[in-house]
Amino acid sequence: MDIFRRLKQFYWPDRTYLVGSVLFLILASGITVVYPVVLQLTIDRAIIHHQAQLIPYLSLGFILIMVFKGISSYFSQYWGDMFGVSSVFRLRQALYKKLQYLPYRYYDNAKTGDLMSRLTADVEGFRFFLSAGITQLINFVILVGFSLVLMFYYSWELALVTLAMTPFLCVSVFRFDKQVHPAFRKIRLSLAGMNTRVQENISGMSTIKSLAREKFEIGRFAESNDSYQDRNLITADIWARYFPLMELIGDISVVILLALGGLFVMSGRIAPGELVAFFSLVWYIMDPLMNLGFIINTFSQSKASGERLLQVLDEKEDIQSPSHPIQPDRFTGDVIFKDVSLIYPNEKNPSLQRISFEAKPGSVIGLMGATGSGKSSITQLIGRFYDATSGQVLVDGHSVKEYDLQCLRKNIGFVLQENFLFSSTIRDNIAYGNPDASMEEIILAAKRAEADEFIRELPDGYDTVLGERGMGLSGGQKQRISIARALLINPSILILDDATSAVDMRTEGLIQRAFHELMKGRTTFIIAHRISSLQLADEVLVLQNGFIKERGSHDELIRTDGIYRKIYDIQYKDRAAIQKQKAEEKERA
Ligand SMILES: Nc1ncnc2c1ncn2[C@@H]1O[C@H](COP(=O)(O)OP(=O)(O)OP(=O)(O)O)[C@@H](O)[C@H]1O
Repeated sequence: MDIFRRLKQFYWPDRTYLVGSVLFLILASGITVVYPVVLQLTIDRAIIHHQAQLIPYLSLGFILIMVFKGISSYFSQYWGDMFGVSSVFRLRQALYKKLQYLPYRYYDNAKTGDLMSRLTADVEGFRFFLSAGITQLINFVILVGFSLVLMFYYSWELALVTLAMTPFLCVSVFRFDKQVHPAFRKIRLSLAGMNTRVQENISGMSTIKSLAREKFEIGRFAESNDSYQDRNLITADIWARYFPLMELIGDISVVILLALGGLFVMSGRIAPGELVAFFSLVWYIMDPLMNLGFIINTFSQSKASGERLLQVLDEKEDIQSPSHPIQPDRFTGDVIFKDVSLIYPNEKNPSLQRISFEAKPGSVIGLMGATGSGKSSITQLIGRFYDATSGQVLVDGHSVKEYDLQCLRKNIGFVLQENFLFSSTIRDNIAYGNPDASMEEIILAAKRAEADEFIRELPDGYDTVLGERGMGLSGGQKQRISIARALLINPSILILDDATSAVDMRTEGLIQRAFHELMKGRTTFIIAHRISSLQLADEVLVLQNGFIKERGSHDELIRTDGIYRKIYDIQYKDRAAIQKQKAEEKERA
């Protein structure tokens, strides 16, 4: 019950619907129990005593009662659904909001398919219990309660015999629940695993195709599919075993009652109509008891789903704005790292160690180093995607932890190697960080980012709808759209992942021009592998295993005999060799 108590904030505001639904349910169940009474009166008063004139009245009364029952059932069902639907609307919104504010740390390990299945299948599992399960449970109590009262009224001996049979049924029902709950939990896990597989498959389709791993992927999916099938079959087996058993217990009690009830009628202790009514009432107890398995089933499913939803909702949002944040309109862009070290959550080794530097407003800092040396980690700390383990990261003289998080991040522009483009129009993608931008501003940003020309050549220009992950555009084109996007938010601090190695010379030139346009008047951090991108940097930090190994301007670093100089030699030797080769080819031609 703890799960339901903890999720109360989502369904409690809609309790009026539940109350309405339950009131009409009481009415509908009450009317259901009147049916055997009408039957008894028809047999004992009208049929046995040959009072045919009573039959039309009894029939009319019966029809009226049933119409009334129909109306009550309608409201009970509709309001029950309203209760479930509006509760999970709130729940879904809360989950989605939570996903937006969960820290990067969470997404390092989260699986998209699993999250998707929590937001859809698990929310639906929870809704089903709210919409139908609760009312069915109440229906059970009411129907069994009303029926027992009437049974005792007709014959307390037969009522006691009926009651004596129920423990057998209850034991089976509870044993059923014990087995079915873990089975449902496994089904949910299996479904989430299968969703993850499908999602990863679609996202990684280009890698799969380029490595010709389709068959392997089909095999892997078959494993997930198999496991999902097996778990469903195990659950079906539990159902199939328990339900006939429960029905058998019901049938045995009916046979015993028939024998005993028959004797009672023959001895005149009860009227024949009362026995007939009694038999209808027995099923009003047996049916709900058997149905209890189904109710417990929906309850178990929703409990398993609720657990998985709470796992997301309970996740700590450890990177948040402080209670009294600083919210400047604009930063000047002074960035200082003071003795900063970083150990990522769940990691043992530090990724950054004792990093100190200052980036003056408008300056350019180059970050260089082997893969995994800590370049991106530095930029992650400026935007507070992670918090430093020790030391301080200051922007305009204040720790990044003192700023309103949104304000801080809005003042930092990121142009990364892999920029995500949404499956909407190019115009919307450029204006994503500044949705109020006018069309003129969007076009101007695109022009400055060297993107306007190719956008106009697309079939619908700025209204061209991009596929998922920006499909249909080249890497260089995607990057220029991201540059236009960054230009439009007009950030004070810029982080550029200089990934121009994969593009041709003309595109590289265009991107470099766009970068220079973007960098004007902003403090810029360039992550670069090529010396050519760092020549203009005021200071280059050369990282190795999380430490700053070398630092200085391009000219200073070239003069020292270190890593930078070695990379310079390699890159420029290659370039010199290529230039020499080209010159020779030209001469020969
Ligand atoms: N989210 C994370 N969780 C745990 N460890 C991480 C995370 N991000 C990076 N690391 C680790 O921190 C170290 C530095 O990584 P970082 O991404 O900063 O390097 P990098 O120099 O930018 O590399 P690259 O050039 O390949 O992008 C690496 O050992 C990496 O495995």
